[in-house]
Parts: sequence; structure tokens; C-alpha cells
Amino acid sequence: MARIVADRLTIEFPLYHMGARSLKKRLLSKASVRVQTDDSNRVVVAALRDLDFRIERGERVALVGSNGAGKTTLLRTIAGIYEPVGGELTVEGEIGSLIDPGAGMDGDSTGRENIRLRGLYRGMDEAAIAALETDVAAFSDLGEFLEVPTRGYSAGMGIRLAFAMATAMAPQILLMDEWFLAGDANFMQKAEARLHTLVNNADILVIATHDFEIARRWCTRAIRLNAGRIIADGPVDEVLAAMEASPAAVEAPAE
Ligand SMILES: Nc1ncnc2c1ncn2[C@@H]1O[C@H](COP(=O)(O)OP(=O)(O)OP(=O)(O)O)[C@@H](O)[C@H]1O
Repeated sequence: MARIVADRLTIEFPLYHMGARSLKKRLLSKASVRVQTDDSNRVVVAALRDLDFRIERGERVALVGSNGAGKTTLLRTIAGIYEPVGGELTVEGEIGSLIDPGAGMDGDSTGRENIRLRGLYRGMDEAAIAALETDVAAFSDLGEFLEVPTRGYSAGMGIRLAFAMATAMAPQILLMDEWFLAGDANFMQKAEARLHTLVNNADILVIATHDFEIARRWCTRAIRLNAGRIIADGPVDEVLAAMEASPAAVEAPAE
């Protein structure tokens, strides 16, 4: 059973380059509710603050909000890339993520080796790995580039391989950032059909996007973030209509 539950989930990023006594630090801490000093007197950005939500099986959720609102940070936290500094996040279900094209990819290994590594990591047997290899090779259409270390790929090639790998295995929870739209038009046509199958088979979908059309097309619920806090959570049409009526959200006050 897939489920994501956040209970006062908080994520902070330390800003290491600021010295303990810097003037900049004192000024920033006074002027901003997001740049703060933590208990160890380090300067931190409060990327997500006290988030409470539940996402249950069958839900299709769009994370929306302006630049720096926390959408990508939340996706990465659900994917297990960042550890909460406060609160709790419970994720039940196998995750497939289309967040960073390069994530989980070894740049020194070829495309083909990366496919095999992913299969091994997932505990697949040799027959399943061979099937995965055939499927990803056909879908990504990388030809001889499949034999080249992925470090040498263009951005578009990296996206093709990452997309083909992530969508070859049906995850229960599918996390997507809108980078996948960066594919060229031909690839996107192919990608959409595959994405539909994947989304229909996934128990939970979470997309971070600025694009209302994408949110309306793929999602039923929207969570609006602003300055690291949830300021709206409900049916996608209602949340987006409110955003259209009032695009500039007010900075949430510090507690
Ligand atoms: N690795 C990091 N180190 C330091 N600060 C970070 C890091 N990642 C994100 N942040 C900060 O956390 C906040 C939230 O960023 P995030 O990328 O999650 O926003 P977003 O809503 O995805 O924005 P965008 O729409 O611009 O992609 C920002 O203030 C950002 O500067």
C-alpha cells in the first residue's frame, strides 16, 4: 500500500561559506525569515518548514509555487535524497523518480552499464536485466552512444536515458520534476504515451511544476508552497484558480 505522510517536516540547508561572525550573516538573519541561525549558530536556509500532509493511494498531486518555494526540495526529500532536520516523513511504497537526470547514474560507466547497474540495484535476475536492457535501449534510441560513458552525454541524451530507465520499471510512487519537458518534440511524443501508462499504473504521482496546464492535465490535487510552507492544499482547480487570482503569495511569517 503506497502512502506519504509528513508530520511537521522541516528541511534546512547550511550556508557554509558564511563565517560565524560575518556582518552579512547578522544582516541576513535580521532581514529574512528564511535565512536563520540554527542551534549551533550556523547560518541555514529554511527550505521546508513544518509541513503536514498525507498523500494516499490513487492521488495525483502537483507541487506548485513560485521560485524557491520548496517544490524540488520536497520532491528530493520524498525520494530520500535529503534527511529532515525536524519532524518526520514516512514513505511507504517503491519509488521511481524523474527528478535529476544524472542522479543514480555513474558518469564513468556507459549507458548500457548503467542500465545493468540499475537492474542489479533493484535485485533483478539476469533475464530481467536483459529485458530491461532491451527495453531501455529501444526506447532511448541512443544507438552507439549506449556504449559511451554517460559523462559524455548531452543534456538531452541524459534525459532520454534517465527517462527510459525510470519508466521501464513500474514504481508505486512516481516523483517527477518538470525537466522531462526538456526533451525534443519527437521524444516527448513518445515519452507522453509511456508516461500515461506509468502514471495509470502508479499508486501515487507527485509532480513539481510551474505549468498549470501540466498540473491540470495530470493531477487531481495541488499543494501550494510559499517560502517553504504549505499555503494551500486541495482540488487542483481550486488551488490554481486562487493562484491565478492572487499570484504573489505573502511571505509566511516566522514563528
Ligand atoms: N542544496 C541546497 N543548498 C542550499 N540551499 C538550497 C539547496 N537546495 C535548495 N536550497 C534553497 O531552498 C529553497 C527552496 O528551493 P527549491 O529548489 O526547493 O525551490 P523550488 O520551489 O523548486 O524553486 P524553482 O521553482 O525555482 O525550481 C531556496 O531558498 C533554495 O535557495
